[in-house]
Amino acid sequence: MLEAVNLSKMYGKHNALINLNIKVDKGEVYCLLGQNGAGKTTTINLFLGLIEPSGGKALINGVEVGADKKTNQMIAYIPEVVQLYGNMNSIENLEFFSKLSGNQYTKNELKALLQKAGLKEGDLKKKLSNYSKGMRQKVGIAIALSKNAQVIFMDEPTSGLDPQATNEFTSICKELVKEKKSIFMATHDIFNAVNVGSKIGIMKEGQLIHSADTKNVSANELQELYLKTI
Ligand SMILES: Nc1ncnc2c1ncn2[C@@H]1O[C@H](COP(=O)(O)OP(=O)(O)OP(=O)(O)O)[C@@H](O)[C@H]1O
Repeated sequence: MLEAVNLSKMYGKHNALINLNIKVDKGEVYCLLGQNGAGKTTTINLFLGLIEPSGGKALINGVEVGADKKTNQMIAYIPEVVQLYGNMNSIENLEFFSKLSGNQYTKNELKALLQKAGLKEGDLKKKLSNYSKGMRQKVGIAIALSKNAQVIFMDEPTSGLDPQATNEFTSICKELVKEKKSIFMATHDIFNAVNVGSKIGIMKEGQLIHSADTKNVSANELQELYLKTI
Protein backbone atom coordinates (compact mmCIF):
# COMPACT_ATOMS: atom_id res chain seq x y z
CA MET A 1 0.00 0.00 0.00
CA LEU A 2 1.04 3.60 -0.39
CA GLU A 3 0.78 6.64 1.77
CA ALA A 4 1.58 10.35 1.54
CA VAL A 5 2.15 12.17 4.81
CA ASN A 6 2.15 15.96 4.53
CA LEU A 7 3.90 15.43 1.21
CA SER A 8 4.99 18.73 -0.32
CA LYS A 9 7.06 19.90 -3.26
CA MET A 10 8.34 23.32 -4.17
CA TYR A 11 9.99 24.13 -7.47
CA GLY A 12 11.92 27.26 -6.56
CA LYS A 13 9.27 29.46 -4.98
CA HIS A 14 6.38 27.64 -6.62
CA ASN A 15 4.30 25.35 -4.40
CA ALA A 16 3.51 22.45 -6.73
CA LEU A 17 2.26 20.14 -3.95
CA ILE A 18 1.06 21.26 -0.54
CA ASN A 19 0.69 18.88 2.43
CA LEU A 20 -0.81 15.94 0.61
CA ASN A 21 -2.21 13.22 2.89
CA ILE A 22 -3.56 10.09 1.28
CA LYS A 23 -3.60 6.38 2.00
CA VAL A 24 -4.23 3.66 -0.57
CA ASP A 25 -4.66 0.15 0.78
CA LYS A 26 -4.07 -3.19 -0.93
CA GLY A 27 -6.71 -3.84 -3.57
CA GLU A 28 -7.67 -0.18 -3.88
CA VAL A 29 -7.56 2.07 -6.93
CA TYR A 30 -6.97 5.75 -6.23
CA CYS A 31 -7.80 8.15 -9.03
CA LEU A 32 -6.32 11.62 -8.81
CA LEU A 33 -8.16 14.20 -10.86
CA GLY A 34 -7.16 17.77 -11.54
CA GLN A 35 -6.55 20.31 -14.26
CA ASN A 36 -3.25 20.62 -16.09
CA GLY A 37 -0.65 21.82 -13.62
CA ALA A 38 -2.63 20.73 -10.54
CA GLY A 39 0.25 18.59 -9.23
CA LYS A 40 -0.68 15.05 -10.30
CA THR A 41 2.56 14.18 -12.09
CA THR A 42 4.56 15.79 -9.28
CA THR A 43 2.79 13.44 -6.85
CA ILE A 44 3.60 10.38 -8.97
CA ASN A 45 7.22 11.48 -9.44
CA LEU A 46 7.63 11.80 -5.68
CA PHE A 47 6.40 8.21 -5.20
CA LEU A 48 8.70 7.02 -7.98
CA GLY A 49 11.62 8.73 -6.23
CA LEU A 50 12.39 10.78 -9.33
CA ILE A 51 12.25 14.01 -7.33
CA GLU A 52 12.76 14.75 -3.65
CA PRO A 53 10.03 16.17 -1.45
CA SER A 54 10.45 19.62 0.06
CA GLY A 55 8.48 18.38 3.06
CA GLY A 56 6.67 15.33 4.36
CA LYS A 57 7.16 11.82 3.06
CA ALA A 58 5.97 9.26 0.54
CA LEU A 59 5.77 5.66 1.76
CA ILE A 60 5.40 2.37 -0.10
CA ASN A 61 4.49 -0.57 2.11
CA GLY A 62 5.64 1.48 5.09
CA VAL A 63 9.08 2.18 3.57
CA GLU A 64 9.92 5.81 2.90
CA VAL A 65 10.78 6.60 -0.69
CA GLY A 66 14.36 7.76 -0.52
CA ALA A 67 17.71 8.05 -2.15
CA ASP A 68 18.46 4.31 -1.75
CA LYS A 69 15.60 3.52 -4.21
CA LYS A 70 14.61 0.48 -2.10
CA THR A 71 10.94 1.09 -2.84
CA ASN A 72 11.52 0.88 -6.60
CA GLN A 73 11.41 -2.92 -6.38
CA MET A 74 7.87 -2.78 -5.02
CA ILE A 75 6.41 -0.50 -7.66
CA ALA A 76 5.81 -0.25 -11.38
CA TYR A 77 5.01 2.77 -13.50
CA ILE A 78 2.96 2.83 -16.66
CA PRO A 79 3.37 6.20 -18.41
CA GLU A 80 0.83 7.70 -20.78
CA VAL A 81 2.82 6.41 -23.72
CA VAL A 82 4.62 3.16 -22.92
CA GLN A 83 8.10 3.27 -24.47
CA LEU A 84 9.01 -0.07 -26.01
CA TYR A 85 11.25 -1.37 -28.77
CA GLY A 86 9.34 -1.11 -32.06
CA ASN A 87 11.52 -3.64 -33.87
CA MET A 88 10.87 -6.37 -31.28
CA ASN A 89 7.66 -8.26 -30.59
CA SER A 90 5.83 -8.18 -27.26
CA ILE A 91 7.47 -11.37 -25.95
CA GLU A 92 10.94 -9.99 -26.72
CA ASN A 93 10.09 -6.62 -25.16
CA LEU A 94 8.75 -8.25 -22.02
CA GLU A 95 11.77 -10.54 -21.80
CA PHE A 96 14.10 -7.53 -22.11
CA PHE A 97 12.32 -5.41 -19.48
CA SER A 98 11.76 -8.26 -17.03
CA LYS A 99 15.48 -9.11 -17.20
CA LEU A 100 16.28 -5.46 -16.48
CA SER A 101 14.38 -5.76 -13.22
CA GLY A 102 16.19 -9.01 -12.43
CA ASN A 103 13.52 -11.58 -13.40
CA GLN A 104 14.00 -14.50 -15.74
CA TYR A 105 10.95 -16.13 -17.36
CA THR A 106 10.47 -18.92 -19.86
CA LYS A 107 8.81 -18.11 -23.20
CA ASN A 108 5.58 -19.72 -21.98
CA GLU A 109 5.62 -17.68 -18.79
CA LEU A 110 6.18 -14.48 -20.80
CA LYS A 111 3.26 -15.38 -23.07
CA ALA A 112 1.05 -16.09 -20.05
CA LEU A 113 1.88 -12.68 -18.54
CA LEU A 114 1.07 -10.89 -21.81
CA GLN A 115 -2.22 -12.75 -22.13
CA LYS A 116 -3.07 -11.99 -18.53
CA ALA A 117 -2.55 -8.31 -19.39
CA GLY A 118 -5.17 -8.73 -22.12
CA LEU A 119 -3.15 -9.35 -25.30
CA LYS A 120 -4.42 -11.96 -27.73
CA GLU A 121 -2.22 -14.93 -28.65
CA GLY A 122 -2.21 -13.87 -32.33
CA ASP A 123 -0.71 -10.46 -31.47
CA LEU A 124 2.20 -11.66 -29.36
CA LYS A 125 4.62 -12.13 -32.25
CA LYS A 126 3.77 -8.88 -34.05
CA LYS A 127 6.42 -6.17 -33.94
CA LEU A 128 5.60 -3.39 -31.46
CA SER A 129 5.74 -0.81 -34.25
CA ASN A 130 2.42 -2.32 -35.38
CA TYR A 131 0.79 -2.05 -31.96
CA SER A 132 -1.96 0.41 -31.04
CA LYS A 133 -1.71 2.61 -27.94
CA GLY A 134 -4.00 0.25 -26.01
CA MET A 135 -1.90 -2.78 -26.97
CA ARG A 136 1.31 -1.03 -25.89
CA GLN A 137 -0.35 -0.25 -22.60
CA LYS A 138 -1.10 -3.95 -22.12
CA VAL A 139 2.60 -4.71 -22.61
CA GLY A 140 3.24 -2.06 -19.93
CA ILE A 141 0.84 -3.90 -17.61
CA ALA A 142 2.59 -7.21 -18.38
CA ILE A 143 5.93 -5.58 -17.45
CA ALA A 144 4.38 -4.48 -14.14
CA LEU A 145 3.10 -8.03 -13.57
CA SER A 146 6.51 -9.53 -14.40
CA LYS A 147 8.04 -7.34 -11.73
CA ASN A 148 5.42 -8.61 -9.29
CA ALA A 149 4.91 -4.98 -8.30
CA GLN A 150 2.48 -4.52 -5.45
CA VAL A 151 1.81 -0.90 -6.32
CA ILE A 152 1.22 0.31 -9.87
CA PHE A 153 1.30 3.99 -10.86
CA MET A 154 -0.36 5.10 -14.07
CA ASP A 155 -0.39 8.48 -15.76
CA GLU A 156 -3.44 9.22 -17.93
CA PRO A 157 -4.01 5.53 -18.68
CA THR A 158 -7.17 5.99 -20.75
CA SER A 159 -6.22 9.10 -22.71
CA GLY A 160 -6.40 8.35 -26.41
CA LEU A 161 -7.98 4.91 -25.93
CA ASP A 162 -11.20 4.10 -27.78
CA PRO A 163 -14.23 2.97 -25.70
CA GLN A 164 -13.50 -0.73 -26.24
CA ALA A 165 -9.85 -0.37 -25.22
CA THR A 166 -10.94 1.71 -22.20
CA ASN A 167 -13.38 -1.04 -21.27
CA GLU A 168 -10.66 -3.68 -21.55
CA PHE A 169 -8.35 -1.53 -19.48
CA THR A 170 -11.03 -1.28 -16.77
CA SER A 171 -11.46 -5.08 -16.71
CA ILE A 172 -7.70 -5.59 -16.37
CA CYS A 173 -7.57 -3.11 -13.47
CA LYS A 174 -10.39 -5.01 -11.78
CA GLU A 175 -8.38 -8.24 -12.14
CA LEU A 176 -5.32 -6.55 -10.61
CA VAL A 177 -7.47 -5.39 -7.71
CA LYS A 178 -8.58 -9.00 -7.10
CA GLU A 179 -4.88 -9.82 -6.71
CA LYS A 180 -4.68 -7.10 -4.04
CA LYS A 181 -2.48 -4.78 -6.07
CA SER A 182 -2.78 -1.07 -5.27
CA ILE A 183 -3.23 1.23 -8.23
CA PHE A 184 -2.66 4.98 -8.25
CA MET A 185 -3.63 6.82 -11.39
CA ALA A 186 -3.60 10.42 -12.51
CA THR A 187 -6.46 10.98 -14.90
CA HIS A 188 -8.80 13.48 -16.55
CA ASP A 189 -11.32 10.73 -17.29
CA ILE A 190 -14.10 11.21 -14.71
CA PHE A 191 -16.26 8.38 -16.05
CA ASN A 192 -13.41 5.87 -15.88
CA ALA A 193 -12.40 7.14 -12.44
CA VAL A 194 -15.86 6.35 -11.07
CA ASN A 195 -15.92 3.04 -12.91
CA VAL A 196 -12.53 1.70 -11.84
CA GLY A 197 -11.62 3.74 -8.76
CA SER A 198 -12.30 2.94 -5.14
CA LYS A 199 -11.24 6.40 -4.02
CA ILE A 200 -11.09 9.69 -5.86
CA GLY A 201 -9.19 12.86 -5.09
CA ILE A 202 -9.64 16.23 -6.78
CA MET A 203 -6.58 18.42 -6.76
CA LYS A 204 -6.25 22.11 -7.48
CA GLU A 205 -3.08 24.19 -7.46
CA GLY A 206 -1.17 21.57 -5.49
CA GLN A 207 -3.85 20.95 -2.88
CA LEU A 208 -6.22 18.06 -2.45
CA ILE A 209 -9.58 19.81 -2.32
CA HIS A 210 -11.97 16.84 -2.27
CA SER A 211 -11.73 13.15 -1.50
CA ALA A 212 -14.55 10.73 -2.11
CA ASP A 213 -15.33 7.06 -1.99
CA THR A 214 -16.66 5.99 -5.39
CA LYS A 215 -19.40 3.97 -3.67
CA ASN A 216 -20.89 7.28 -2.58
CA VAL A 217 -20.66 9.26 -5.81
CA SER A 218 -22.01 8.96 -9.37
CA ALA A 219 -20.15 10.12 -12.48
CA ASN A 220 -22.54 13.06 -12.80
CA GLU A 221 -22.07 14.12 -9.20
CA LEU A 222 -18.32 13.82 -9.56
CA GLN A 223 -18.35 15.88 -12.73
CA GLU A 224 -20.37 18.58 -10.98
CA LEU A 225 -17.99 18.57 -8.01
CA TYR A 226 -14.99 18.64 -10.34
CA LEU A 227 -16.30 21.60 -12.33
CA LYS A 228 -17.12 23.48 -9.13
CA THR A 229 -13.64 22.80 -7.76
CA ILE A 230 -11.47 23.80 -10.68
N1 LIG B 1 10.58 20.56 -13.07
C1 LIG B 1 9.74 21.57 -12.81
N2 LIG B 1 10.25 22.80 -12.56
C2 LIG B 1 9.44 23.84 -12.27
N3 LIG B 1 8.08 23.75 -12.19
C3 LIG B 1 7.54 22.56 -12.43
C4 LIG B 1 8.33 21.41 -12.74
N4 LIG B 1 7.50 20.34 -12.93
C5 LIG B 1 6.24 20.81 -12.73
N5 LIG B 1 6.26 22.14 -12.43
C6 LIG B 1 5.10 22.97 -12.10
O1 LIG B 1 4.44 22.38 -11.00
C7 LIG B 1 3.02 22.44 -11.16
C8 LIG B 1 2.44 21.03 -11.11
O2 LIG B 1 2.84 20.34 -12.31
P1 LIG B 1 2.43 18.83 -12.59
O3 LIG B 1 3.19 18.40 -13.80
O4 LIG B 1 2.58 18.04 -11.38
O5 LIG B 1 0.88 18.97 -12.95
P2 LIG B 1 -0.15 17.89 -13.51
O6 LIG B 1 -1.36 17.96 -12.63
O7 LIG B 1 0.49 16.58 -13.67
O8 LIG B 1 -0.50 18.48 -14.94
P3 LIG B 1 -0.86 17.69 -16.35
O9 LIG B 1 -2.30 17.27 -16.21
O10 LIG B 1 -0.67 18.77 -17.35
O11 LIG B 1 0.09 16.56 -16.49
C9 LIG B 1 2.77 23.19 -12.45
O12 LIG B 1 2.56 24.56 -12.15
C10 LIG B 1 4.07 23.01 -13.23
O13 LIG B 1 4.30 24.07 -14.09
